[in-house]
Amino acid sequence: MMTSARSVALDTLIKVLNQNSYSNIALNNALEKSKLSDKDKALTTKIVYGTIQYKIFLDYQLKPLIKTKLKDKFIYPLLLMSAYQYFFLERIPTSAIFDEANKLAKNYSGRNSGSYKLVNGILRALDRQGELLPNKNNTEEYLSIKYSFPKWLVEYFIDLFGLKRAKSILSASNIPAATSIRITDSNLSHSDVADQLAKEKIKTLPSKLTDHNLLIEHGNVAKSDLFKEGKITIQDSAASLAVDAFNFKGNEKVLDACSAPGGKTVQIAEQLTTGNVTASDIHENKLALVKKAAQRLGVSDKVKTVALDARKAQDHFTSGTFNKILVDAPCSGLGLIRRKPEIRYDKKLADIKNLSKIQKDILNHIAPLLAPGGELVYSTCTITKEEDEDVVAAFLKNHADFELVPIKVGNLPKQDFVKILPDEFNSDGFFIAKFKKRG
Ligand SMILES: C[S@@+](CC[C@H](N)C(=O)[O-])C[C@H]1O[C@@H](n2cnc3c(N)ncnc32)[C@H](O)[C@@H]1O
Repeated sequence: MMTSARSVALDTLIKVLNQNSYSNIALNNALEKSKLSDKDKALTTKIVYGTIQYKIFLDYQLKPLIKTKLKDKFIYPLLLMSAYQYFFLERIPTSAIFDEANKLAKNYSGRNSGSYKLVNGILRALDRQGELLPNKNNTEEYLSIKYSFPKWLVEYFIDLFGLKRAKSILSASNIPAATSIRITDSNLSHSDVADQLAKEKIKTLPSKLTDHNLLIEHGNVAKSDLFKEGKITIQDSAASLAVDAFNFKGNEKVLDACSAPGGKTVQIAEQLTTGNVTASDIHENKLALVKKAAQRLGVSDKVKTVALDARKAQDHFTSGTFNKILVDAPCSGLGLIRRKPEIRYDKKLADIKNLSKIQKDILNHIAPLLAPGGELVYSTCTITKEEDEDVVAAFLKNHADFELVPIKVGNLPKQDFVKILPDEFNSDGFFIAKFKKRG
């Protein structure tokens, strides 16, 4: 069978939707194996992520049209991705979308199978039906379908942020994230980097949040000279603020207690002269990524790695060992939906409550390892109260020897803690709080 952008997209979606593979891993594997042009790879990526992102919306459109059991396993993923293109990729003519779907159906089922006719019939009916949405008065249901978020999450956002802000967050979470880079070489200015990348036909925009990040508008930055030389790295602008919250002297002993894949470990190491950073993570296999990041950016001599459950850190280190500790905690990741669309389907309210408990446990066990006068930064890439503000409140309640220290980072005003929602700065949603241990 001829490989095309859409056949690779369909193969990937079959793996993700029918076999529960992770979309980024399944897609990367499929793209690597394919011989598609960069343009076709971009189309495949758009179709795969777009179909997953809008699955609740697309299910709603297809439901009234499917009246028989779909026997062939490829049919539903094919209908979903065709419906995605029909509703969201306005530049592709409907006839082209349907022709391509018919070709794929023939290839996957054989010309004589009823599956081909079924796909053709359902797509024609979809064209006649047009877009369906629930009644607007049924607010949660309407927003759930329109933005393709589970209803409980819509309700949760409305409870937490109010209706207007919830809508804005839902909408922003569906806008694909531009790649963000951070300048790691302090001798390079924003415009130096923008100019050098422009020479390699990579277009950038300044980040509104920090002076050391740029957003990539166009081009593959991972292939640029600056990236290969380790002078820039890929890191979200909001995420980069967690390390900025520390006041480094350069000689500190630092613990990065949840470190993989190492984005913040290397950022810490860049700030150190005679100091060093111990990068730990519960998953030993992920520490290879931390080592690789440190090597690429030339800071390996300042980074030690150790596999460790942060809740057992006291078995490994004596009290007061570290001057600074970062807990970039495991979390529900609801600030990352722009980049990982399926997070919205994977998480349940029970997960949020469970993660909140893990986060509190990690902080409780880590706290004694900080030396008096030392700084502890707690961060998450989520926006739930249970994992952000509630964790901070619980920590302060249980640790009279710690105080919350206001943070002044990036282009933000000084504040008690930083909570960035995904609709503000073209960045991930992110939370940062800083504590000082009384000395
Ligand atoms: C948000 S990620 C960290 C991202 C990383 N700081 C960076 O900037 O690249 C959270 C990490 O915590 C790790 N983790 C989960 N539970 C942990 C635990 N109990 N102790 C230590 N690490 C844990 C996960 O394996 C994951 O790599």
